[in-house]
Amino acid sequence: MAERTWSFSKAFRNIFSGPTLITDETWDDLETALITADFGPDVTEALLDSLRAEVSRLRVTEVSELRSMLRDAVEERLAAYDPTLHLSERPAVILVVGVNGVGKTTTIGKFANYLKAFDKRIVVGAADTFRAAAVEQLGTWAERAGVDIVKPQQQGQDPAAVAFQTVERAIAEGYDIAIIDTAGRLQTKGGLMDELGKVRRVIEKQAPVAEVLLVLDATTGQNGLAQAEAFIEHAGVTGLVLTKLDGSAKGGFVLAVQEKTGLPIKLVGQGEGITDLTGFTPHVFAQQLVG
Ligand SMILES: Nc1nc2c(ncn2[C@@H]2O[C@H](COP(=O)(O)OP(=O)(O)OP(=O)(O)O)[C@@H](O)[C@H]2O)c(=O)[nH]1
Repeated sequence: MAERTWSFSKAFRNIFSGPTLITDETWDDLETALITADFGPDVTEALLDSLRAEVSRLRVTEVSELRSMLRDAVEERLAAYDPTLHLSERPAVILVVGVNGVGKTTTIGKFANYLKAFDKRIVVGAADTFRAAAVEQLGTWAERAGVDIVKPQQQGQDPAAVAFQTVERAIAEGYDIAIIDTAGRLQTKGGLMDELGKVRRVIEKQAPVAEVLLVLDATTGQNGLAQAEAFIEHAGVTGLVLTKLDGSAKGGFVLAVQEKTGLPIKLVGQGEGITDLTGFTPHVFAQQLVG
């Protein structure tokens, strides 16, 4: 994968390419950069407090040293959550949930393609029957990724029935992984959560749910997180997927989101192409964020 740097790291580049000695201004600029990058007030304060303490304890004077201390601190905090995907069951059933437009369908296409590289046989289920276009879009992605798909038999079919049929087929035909797309929007939040609950219950009649991945659009940062609150409370989420990190000025959200939700980031999307999805590696991310 080509190396990517988020526009946010420019804020840091300015600080780190300025004067070489740490001054009051360095700390002010660092605070502004962290807030601008959407680390959020709590993480920003915690990072600044620990860096100040360490700088004074170790009598650090150079900005370049502060930079590597920041990189290490970010990496350490990112690494506090386990990004491992648990896909050892056969079939491993993955539910993909999230507000509409965040990139669920695109993520499923990329994820199916990514898993195929590990010689997995994959079937996807179009349980977002609320929008006809969503089924078609998933069909296009399944074709691109070269995986099979279970579609509703008619428009508006019960999403739980599609989920059931997907898992039934996965078991009958010996697939390794079933990935199920779900709706992002219903008239009411309660209705959506009831629907997801039902999808889950019918799946569990046949196989356990291995992962419930909540997709979040990184460009919406903390706002997007507020919109996804109901999923976190009611959908039994096991991991996060952050999409649209390419060109996002909100790279700090990567850290804030884990600490706010207590959930690990398991995948990140960095573009609209089929190969633009990767696992989450704290070391690489800290490097990309801080530079
Ligand atoms: N730049 C960029 N765009 C992305 C990424 N992931 C998804 N998108 C784009 O985001 C838009 C929405 O993606 P979808 O996959 O349709 O989102 P969804 O959550 O399935 O939406 P609904 O089906 O309406 O619920 C599309 O235009 C995608 O190309 C990403 O990582 N980077």
